[in-house]
Amino acid sequence: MTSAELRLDSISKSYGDNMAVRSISADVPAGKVSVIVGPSGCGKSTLLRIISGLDVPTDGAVTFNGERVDGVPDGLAMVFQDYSRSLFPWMHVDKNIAFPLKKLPKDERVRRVQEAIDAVGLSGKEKLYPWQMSGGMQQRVAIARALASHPSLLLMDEPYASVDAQTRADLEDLLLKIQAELGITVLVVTHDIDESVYLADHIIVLSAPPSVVAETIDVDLERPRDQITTKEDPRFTAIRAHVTKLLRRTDGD
Ligand SMILES: Nc1ncnc2c1ncn2[C@@H]1O[C@H](COP(=O)(O)OP(=O)(O)OP(=O)(O)O)[C@@H](O)[C@H]1O
Repeated sequence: MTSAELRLDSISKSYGDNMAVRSISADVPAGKVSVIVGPSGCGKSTLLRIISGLDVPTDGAVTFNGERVDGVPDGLAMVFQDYSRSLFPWMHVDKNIAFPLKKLPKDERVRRVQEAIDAVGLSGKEKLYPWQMSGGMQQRVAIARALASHPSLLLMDEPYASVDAQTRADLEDLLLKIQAELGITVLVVTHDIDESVYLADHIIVLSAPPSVVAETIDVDLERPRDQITTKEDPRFTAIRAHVTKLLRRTDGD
């Protein structure tokens, strides 16, 4: 898998009189984990829809590997918060993962499905239905499906908001492990400040709407990260406090 660079250039988006985001410029560097964090309603999902070519900006442009995005670009995969709506309940795990790969020859399809299942730690679960699995396992299936398409950019919209705290920590570590192994570019949207600092190489903090980039923060914590030692690191707590203050300020508190 290759990685891709993404660039947002002065993106604005209005819905009628409601300006959701205003002149957002940001770089999402290749082979890194970038995280967008911001208060509720600040336009995080709107931005992801624009990046993925599912919506168009009112102003500005998105470029993906130097090419302007004007439809769903090749090489992009997306994982949503609500795994129960993104998986097909009547298909086994392996069929769910294979679904977007229909155009590939069967051998290649089987190989990619197995590789993705192994990457997310679901070997042996191929013939389960999603509804026979826990929420965390279902989200692993959704991640495997995204990986099986060999994306150069993985977009994740609040991917762990629907699972319990321990599963969330496990899935955060799974994402970091996969990203380190494959070197893909990852862009995660979250409203969870701890998660943003833990995952990110850099954080794009958005303000309240009409949202602008309040600050971009480089996170220079070593990898591999660890749920205990990384979160005890004074640099982690300092960045977390800084992001918290920025979000309070942008909330008007
Ligand atoms: N399709 C749409 N039509 C009209 N307004 C919309 C549409 N999508 C989003 N909006 C508006 O744009 C603003 C940003 O919404 P968006 O869902 O992108 O924010 P968000 O940061 O992802 O929110 P949350 O964290 O609560 O999920 C909100 O005011 C929302 O009402």
